[in-house]
Amino acid sequence: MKLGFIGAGNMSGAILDGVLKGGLLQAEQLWVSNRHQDKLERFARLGVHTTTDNCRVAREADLVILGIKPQMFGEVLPQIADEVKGKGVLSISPGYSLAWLREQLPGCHVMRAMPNTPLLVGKGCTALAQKSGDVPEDLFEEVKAVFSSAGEVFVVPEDLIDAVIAIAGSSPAYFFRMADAMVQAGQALGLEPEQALRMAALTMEGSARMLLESGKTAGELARQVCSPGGTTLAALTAFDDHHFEGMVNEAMERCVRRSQELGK
Ligand SMILES: NC(=O)C1=CN([C@@H]2O[C@H](COP(=O)(O)OP(=O)(O)OC[C@H]3O[C@@H](n4cnc5c(N)ncnc54)[C@H](OP(=O)(O)O)[C@@H]3O)[C@@H](O)[C@H]2O)C=CC1
Ligand SMILES: O=C(O)[C@@H]1CCC=N1
Repeated sequence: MKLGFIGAGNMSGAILDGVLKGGLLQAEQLWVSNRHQDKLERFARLGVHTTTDNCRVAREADLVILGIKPQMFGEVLPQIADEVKGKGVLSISPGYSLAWLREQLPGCHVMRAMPNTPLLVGKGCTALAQKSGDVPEDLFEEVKAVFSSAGEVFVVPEDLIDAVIAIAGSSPAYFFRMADAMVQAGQALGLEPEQALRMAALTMEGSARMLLESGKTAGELARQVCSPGGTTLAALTAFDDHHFEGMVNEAMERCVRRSQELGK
């Protein structure tokens, strides 16, 4: 298989690194285009084919991943529409539906996925919208393999992709904000910033492992940390006073709304 990326940004880089590190494809099977040359340099150093011509990628690749922002779809899809006929095209963008993408790219096999940046460290979480009629099974399996090379893949009905963005696509930013706030507070309490960052990150990693491996719910695990009259309960009173669950719920609702707006 030859895999192409249009747009040499964060997500293309994360997916491509995963595919290379996971040994799924070799550099000579990969093509990347970007409108500005400078972004291509890091890819060229890996031995990947690079070009500023999106049509070249569309012509060379069997499967093309659209690694551009949703605002660029209107410009890029008409450019590549003829070249991708009969091939696979994967959108990783919020908003645009499979039905809309099929209208823009007639005769090609359109798919949708929602990955996240932890792909960069082989710990990605990617949702792939269920295969729709005209997509060959082997092509769909190839897309699954691309994302499985750097994490876990969930196949979901397309109408759940917005929910996935709220819980996995965008959520690395929620955790990074939480870590940043903890590091700042840790510093104010006298810890060295590097030490505070490492402590917060290790605790996040360990807590995530417990959630995945203990068989216990998040609520149960939180209760295990709380001693009666102790420090954790004192800390969590601030979560309650500031409506923590309400804030998270509202953040996820806003995320879904924005995805819906981007598709209009
Ligand atoms: N970042 C994330 O965590 C996630 C992002 N996504 C989705 O992935 C997609 C890419 O996002 P992300 O990687 O973050 O974005 P980036 O801004 O990092 O990358 C987009 C790239 O597209 C290039 N580009 C813009 N216009 C063109 C064009 N006309 N032709 C060729 N290249 C072009 C830009 O080049 P230049 O800078 O030179 O203009 C840039 O390198 C988006 O649809 C986003 O919604 C999905 C899940 C998670
Ligand atoms: O913020 C965004 O729109 C993209 C989609 C999911 C993560 N980043």
